[in-house]
Amino acid sequence: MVEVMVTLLDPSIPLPSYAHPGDAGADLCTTVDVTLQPGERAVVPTGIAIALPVGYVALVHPRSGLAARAGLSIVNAPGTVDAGYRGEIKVCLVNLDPREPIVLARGDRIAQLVLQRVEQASFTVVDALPESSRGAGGYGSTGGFAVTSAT
Ligand SMILES: O=c1ccn([C@H]2C[C@H](O)[C@@H](COP(=O)(O)OP(=O)(O)OP(=O)(O)O)O2)c(=O)[nH]1
Ligand SMILES: [Mg+2]
Repeated sequence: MVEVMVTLLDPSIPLPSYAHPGDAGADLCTTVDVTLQPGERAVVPTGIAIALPVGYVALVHPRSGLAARAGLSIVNAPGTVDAGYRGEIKVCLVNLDPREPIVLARGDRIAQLVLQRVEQASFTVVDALPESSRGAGGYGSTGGFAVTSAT
């Protein structure tokens, strides 16, 4: 377990919480009522700010139940909360349903926070990269579908 310091910017909103022991995602709640029309997005506050230990990131993921049932997703999924970020965690929600609005009430669980260890890279310029089996193949190179480049 990693200890993460939290400030409650809205004391009546619960701490991020894991539904079951061993879960990867701790649920985040909205502090506001919000209705998203089809295709509409909104940046929604969660009422918490955190201080992650250096070497960790918190990723803001959609919840699968709301995604499947209502079409609720996150525009920048997964959102990246940097270790040095001390502001309120906000979620950029979007309604992907083509017909129905999504009505969310203050206190509803709208997203989940997944903590991961991360490394920073030191980027080194070289003349040529080491060879590999994949080489430059990507974007469907192993079959399934082909992607034509826009450039
Ligand atoms: O879902 C998210 C994503 C980001 N953030 C906060 C924490 C993160 O550390 C900061 C910056 O996020 P990011 O680097 O993804 O956004 P940016 O557009 O590059 O902003 P910046 O120029 O501030 O880095 O915004 C959130 O609260 N929720
Ligand atoms: Mg950034």
